[in-house]
Amino acid sequence: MLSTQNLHFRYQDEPVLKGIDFDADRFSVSGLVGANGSGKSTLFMNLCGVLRPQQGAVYWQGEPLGYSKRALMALRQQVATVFQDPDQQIFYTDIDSDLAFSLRNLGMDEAVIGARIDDALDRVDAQSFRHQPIQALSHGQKKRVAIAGALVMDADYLLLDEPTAGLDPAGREHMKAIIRRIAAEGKHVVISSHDIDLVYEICDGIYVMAAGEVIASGTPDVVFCQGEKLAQAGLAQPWLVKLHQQLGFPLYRNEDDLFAVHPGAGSAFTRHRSVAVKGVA
Ligand SMILES: Nc1ncnc2c1ncn2[C@@H]1O[C@H](COP(=O)(O)OP(=O)(O)OP(=O)(O)O)[C@@H](O)[C@H]1O
Repeated sequence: MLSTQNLHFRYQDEPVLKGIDFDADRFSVSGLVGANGSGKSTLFMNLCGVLRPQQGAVYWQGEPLGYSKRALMALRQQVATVFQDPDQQIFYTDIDSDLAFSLRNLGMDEAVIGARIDDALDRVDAQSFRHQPIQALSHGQKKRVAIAGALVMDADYLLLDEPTAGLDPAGREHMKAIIRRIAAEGKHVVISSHDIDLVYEICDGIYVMAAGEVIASGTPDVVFCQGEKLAQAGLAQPWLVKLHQQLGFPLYRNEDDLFAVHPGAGSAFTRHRSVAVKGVA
């Protein structure tokens, strides 16, 4: 169990997190959304014990988190964080050595390490480029390696900071499938993202942050229909919610559901969205 209660954090004098109540077990895939500077990454760093709150607490397995080296090592075997920039996370020039590093630190048997790496690379579909040097990988491939680095730990909680940032549309779809696969294995995933359509589609719970506070939380259908709260947080509504609220469509969770019911709309929307993705419209 991973949560926070009344968590306050400031870097210097200015408070950045102001009484956050967050529960990573409340949903299977939680989405953390908020404008730049609202405190999402700072919350992630508190959740994985990199930062320590000045007031309130992170709760791990029902107890306030300890900050001894030993307590943090135990936490990080179960709470794995994948930062936005994979280059911050990958230290070796070959994938196998990079993924083995944390497992060797734990004194794990080499045969077990090999099996864990194999399995993690399967889960992020990275076997095809496994033997390429890391500097030869694309950004999206590096992101998948960084996620594999978290999966080798077999952690129950995965914190993903901007998992789709910098990915092309195919890479974004691929990342969606990987996140769904991880959640289907029973792991809790927390995603911090500006990709509001992605969060709407793949998260079953949403936390909206504004200026260091959680101003709304709940299921995506409820949270994303609260236009005023989203505006307060500086966020736009997902396009499927706009269709629902502005054009009176039923509230669909993804475009496949929409097009299954309104097949004629399919080509028009796809055309519109592909133009929008290229930034022309
Ligand atoms: N190391 C730091 N020292 C001082 N202030 C910091 C530091 N890191 C972040 N901040 C400040 O804390 C606030 C919250 O930043 P944070 O990175 O947590 O927000 P965020 O919601 O993740 O933003 P973004 O969407 O841009 O990634 C911002 O005002 C930021 O300037």
